[in-house]
Formats: sequence, C-alpha cells, structure tokens
Amino acid sequence: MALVLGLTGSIATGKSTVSSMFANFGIPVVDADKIAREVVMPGKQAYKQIVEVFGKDVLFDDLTLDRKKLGSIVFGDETKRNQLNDIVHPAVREKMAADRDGYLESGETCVVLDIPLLFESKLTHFVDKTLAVVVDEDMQLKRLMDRDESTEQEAKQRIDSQIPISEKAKLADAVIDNNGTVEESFQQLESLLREWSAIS
Ligand SMILES: CC(C)(COP(=O)(O)OP(=O)(O)OC[C@H]1O[C@@H](n2cnc3c(N)ncnc32)[C@H](O)[C@@H]1O)[C@@H](O)C(=O)NCCC(=O)NCCS
Ligand SMILES: Nc1ncnc2c1ncn2[C@@H]1O[C@H](COP(=O)(O)OP(=O)(O)OP(=O)(O)O)[C@@H](O)[C@H]1O
Repeated sequence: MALVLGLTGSIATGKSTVSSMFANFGIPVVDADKIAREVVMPGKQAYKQIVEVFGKDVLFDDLTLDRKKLGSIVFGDETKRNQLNDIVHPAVREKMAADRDGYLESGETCVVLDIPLLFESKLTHFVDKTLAVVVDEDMQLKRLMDRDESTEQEAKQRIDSQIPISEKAKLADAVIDNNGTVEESFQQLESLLREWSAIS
C-alpha cells in the first residue's frame, strides 16, 4: 500500500529544509508553495483575479506579481488574506491532487505533499499521515527574521496568520524537532520513515 505523507509546519520552522531531504530516499515531493507561485504567473486565471481584486499596485513594471507588496497587504489583514486564498487555493489543490495521483499511478510507494496550510485549509483528507516540523517560537521568529531580513513586526504578522506551531504539533501524527542541527533533523526523519515502512 502506498503512503501519502503530508508535511507541514508553520512559517520558517523548516519545512523546505526537511522537504529537500526526501530526495535522499528517492521519495517525490509535491510542493504547495511552488505550485502557488506557478498558478499566479501572468496570463493564468488566478493572476487575472488577483489584479482585479488587489489592483495593478501589486505588479512590478514587467507585470509580474510583486509578492513582497502583496504579502505586506494580506499578512496584516485577515479579510484580504482570505480573498487571496479563495483565488489561489482552488488551483493549488487541483494541481497538487493531480501531481500526487500521477506519482501514485506511476508506481511510487511513498509521496510527500509539502503543504504549509495543511491544517488551516483542512486538507488532511489529501494524505494518509501528517508530519509537522516544529521549533520553539523564539527560534521560529529568529530564523524567519534572519531568512527574510524582516522586522520583528513583519515576522510576527506572518507567524500570527497561521495556527501556532504548538497546536500543529498536537494535531500531527508525528513531529520532527528542528531546534537542533539539520543533521539531527535528518536522523529523526530517517527513523520515522523506517517506522512507517516508507524505507527499508
Ligand atoms: C502572499 C504571498 C504573495 C507572499 O509571497 P512570498 O514569496 O513573500 O512568500 P511565500 O509564498 O514563499 O510563502 C512563504 C510562507 O508564508 C506562509 N504563507 C503563505 N501564504 C499564506 C497564507 N495565505 N496564510 C498563511 N500563511 C501563508 C507559508 O508558510 C509559506 O510557506 C504568497 O505567500 C501567496 O500568494 N500566498 C497565498 C497562497 C498560499 O496560501 N500559499 C501557501 C501554500 S498554498
Ligand atoms: N536545523 C536548522 N538549523 C539552522 N538553520 C535552519 C535549520 N532548519 C532550517 N534552518 C533555516 O531556517 C530558515 C527557515 O527554514 P525553511 O525555509 O526550511 O522553513 P519553512 O518552514 O520551509 O519556511 P516557509 O514556511 O517560509 O516556507 C531557513 O533560513 C533555513 O536555512
């Protein structure tokens, strides 16, 4: 029986870091953030709707989306964030399910869906098991500010737009504690995949 694994966490807890480890085991990953970038390329339906709702101010001169500007609008405003989600999420869900099914039909025995909003968007029915990458909240804030070169206020707005990581840890079937080194997280992932018979 194939295993579909839902990988999640909160912003900057280390999902992408852990996600990149699955290649070591030959396990394919469907990346919701990547798909969410593809479906808002100029010409796509979601792109047109974003321009209709948020105006041309969220575009660069070359007409591509100014993601930083759109982020500064939606992360401080739940109503606007929900408007954006309503535009982008249906296209993301459709492509994610198609990619997952494509891998399963081609005979893969384990497929990972990397979905930051797995719990917020109630997408657990897409997967068999859930795995959350967790760090302490002060570590999350520090790594987010360092990575995005953002202020504490910008970082906190992004963190507050998701379910707290402590709650996601309780909701998930398993957690990877990513407070330590990347190598330590890799060891935890390897043990878990063995426990779940995803690798031998
Ligand atoms: C607002 C946008 C333009 C900001 O782009 P930016 O390049 O700065 O961030 P990026 O897309 O790389 O997302 C970084 C992280 O922010 C968090 N995040 C993104 N969107 C959301 C959201 N709608 N609600 C809560 N958290 C979010 C996730 O943890 C994600 O991993 C972009 O995040 C977006 O289009 N969001 C809506 C689509 C979405 O929900 N994507 C997340 C997974 S489907
Ligand atoms: N174990 C670790 N030790 C040190 N730094 C780490 C570790 N894990 C991740 N990082 C760093 O922390 C930052 C956040 O990690 P990452 O980008 O993987 O998070 P994410 O959960 O995918 O974020 P997002 O929700 O924004 O997509 C990155 O700069 C990454 O290099």
